[in-house]
Amino acid sequence: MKRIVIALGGNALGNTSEEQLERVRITAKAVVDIVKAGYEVVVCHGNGPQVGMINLAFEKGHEALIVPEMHLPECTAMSQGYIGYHLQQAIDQELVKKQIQDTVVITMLTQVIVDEKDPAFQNPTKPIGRYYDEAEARRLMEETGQKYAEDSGRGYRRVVASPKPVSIYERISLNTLINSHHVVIAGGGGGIPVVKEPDGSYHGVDAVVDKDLAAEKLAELVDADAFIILTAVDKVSIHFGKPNQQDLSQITLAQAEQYIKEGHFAAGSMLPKVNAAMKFIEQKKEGVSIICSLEKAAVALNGKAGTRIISK
Ligand SMILES: Nc1ncnc2c1ncn2[C@@H]1O[C@H](COP(=O)(O)OP(=O)(O)O)[C@@H](O)[C@H]1O
Ligand SMILES: NC(=O)OP(=O)(O)O
Repeated sequence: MKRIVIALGGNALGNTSEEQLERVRITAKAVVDIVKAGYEVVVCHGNGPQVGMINLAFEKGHEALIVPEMHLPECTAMSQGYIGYHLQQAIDQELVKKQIQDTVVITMLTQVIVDEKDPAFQNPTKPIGRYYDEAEARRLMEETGQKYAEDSGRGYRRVVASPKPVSIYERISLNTLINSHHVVIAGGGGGIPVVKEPDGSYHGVDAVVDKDLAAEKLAELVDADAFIILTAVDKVSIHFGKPNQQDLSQITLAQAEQYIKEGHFAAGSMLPKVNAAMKFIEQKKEGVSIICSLEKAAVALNGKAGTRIISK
């Protein structure tokens, strides 16, 4: 059986609990279509809006002296439960509807191991939470000492440290579950970032890991045959959003490097996806690495949609 890791972008989840319940039904269809196509599936979802929302809710509650402070690793852990619960139910319902038996969906609380010396800790770049206008962002920066930055032309968001994933603590358990044909939701929100102590134990650190990079790390660790990043656009483009936009069906690693140098992929949005898709192919040359829209996932696996990243 072939094995795939699916990275789910923000449009797979929506922003509120109600929106999320609505969106995960559509997401579940895409996931189960891939199960039906004969793949063992690992799903890795984002949490940018959700982890920011949870963190902000606790911050406001703490200011009002009604709840304790809640740090980012705990907020990511909560987001894994909140999103995993909705996704797990929706995928299960879709499996029942499509009469796929003996497949259990499970959400695995996942810790991603990062390097405490990662320079990303000194340079916050990961956007989380809601969008603000520039004036609001400036006021919040002064009032809270938090960092805010423009996010790919969509407004200002809080930015936090985003170290690179080095490994996944639960990698062996994860493989056991996939081997027994579970659909596993893992690495949610990029995983809960942890660092190793000298005594061999782990503790959480204040950061949010990029889910596309964490999903790629998962794909390596479960020896996936395919890695697919589902987002809001059908294909990766050059000259994105300009009159001469050109959608790409296939790019080699060398072409991707060149397009990155030419600045075609926005730093907070498409660039980490292209980097993750490239990294997968660099370590598994005969693997399949695709970026496409949620709706076209199954078709893209048949080579009829999306952008495929190939070694050469
Ligand atoms: N070169 C590009 N080609 C296609 N989309 C791009 C490009 N540069 C930026 N984008 C934008 O990046 C978005 C995907 O990033 P983002 O919304 O952050 O991802 P996610 O789906 O993980 O939330 C696309 O929907 C598109 O608006
Ligand atoms: N953790 C993470 O990368 O989330 P988003 O994809 O929602 O930004």
